[in-house]
Amino acid sequence: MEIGFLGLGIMGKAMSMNLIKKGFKVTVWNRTLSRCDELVEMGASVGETPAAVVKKCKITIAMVSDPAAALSVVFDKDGVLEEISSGKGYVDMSTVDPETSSKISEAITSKGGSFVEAPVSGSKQPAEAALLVILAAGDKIGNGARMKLVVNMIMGSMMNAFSEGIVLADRSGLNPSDLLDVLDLGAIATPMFKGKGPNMIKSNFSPAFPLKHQQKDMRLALALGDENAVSMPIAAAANEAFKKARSMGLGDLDFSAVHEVVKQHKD
Ligand SMILES: NC(=O)C1=CN([C@@H]2O[C@H](COP(=O)(O)OP(=O)(O)OC[C@H]3O[C@@H](n4cnc5c(N)ncnc54)[C@H](OP(=O)(O)O)[C@@H]3O)[C@@H](O)[C@H]2O)C=CC1
Ligand SMILES: O=CCCC(=O)O
Repeated sequence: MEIGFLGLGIMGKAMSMNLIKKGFKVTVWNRTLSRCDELVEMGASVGETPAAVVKKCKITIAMVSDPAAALSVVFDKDGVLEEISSGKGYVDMSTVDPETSSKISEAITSKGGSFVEAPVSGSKQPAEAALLVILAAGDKIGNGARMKLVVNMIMGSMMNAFSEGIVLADRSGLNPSDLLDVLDLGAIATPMFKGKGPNMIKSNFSPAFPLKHQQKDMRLALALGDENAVSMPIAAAANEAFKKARSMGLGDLDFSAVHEVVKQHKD
């Protein structure tokens, strides 16, 4: 079966490579077309536009940066909507808000196509290893997006607390590496602390999950909180730190680069 893939960033590249490795015929498109080259070397075909990909493929998957991008690939000229029809499926795996998912779902289904929202938990390495957790809510469009935003809101808040802990350990005379060891033995051990901690201590923020996307997720989660009258002061403070990091030019680094903001705060 021919599968289409739109968006070859950190995640889309790894995910589409896995489809090729599993034997699917894959047609790719990326806004910056040169990013298709590596996939072509592996055997993928290139579609000139999202519409051209959908025309050729029974199922098309999208993995793009944010709600604006997710809407653009569907609704803009040469977009998905121009070629979607009965018998074709569209799967959006980007992290967006429930309203964006609903808008896309309505447009796709009104043309006879099928739509699944399927955001993912897991980052660059799980994507490369085909170990992503897929949050697909079937007909309950919006629930996949909601779940994803709640999870990432918790993750962003945890990252800030973790960073504060590393700075506190350091400035109070402890070895931050010892903190990582102790955390890993106890009730709050998590793959995120274990995976990101050593690099944070070395100020290595090579991107797995770009900070600008984490801030987008905090923003969308806070909007979900607004709609539901849920007070989220911890998430709001974490969002401010991610915004500050973006203003410092750290948006393309890993989201753990918020550590630079936390380190900056001194008496
Ligand atoms: N990285 C991670 O750990 C995870 C990311 N996610 C989510 O997955 C999605 C992709 O993330 P990731 O791969 O890391 O991001 P990247 O920044 O690496 O890639 C973003 C992709 O979106 C494309 N894009 C951006 N704007 C537009 C637009 N207006 N029209 C069309 N395409 C556009 C980019 O194209 P171009 O190359 O032209 O810029 C690129 O292909 C995001 O929603 C993110 O929140 C979810 C789980 C984990
Ligand atoms: O959206 C990004 C999630 C990153 C992760 O789950 O590790």
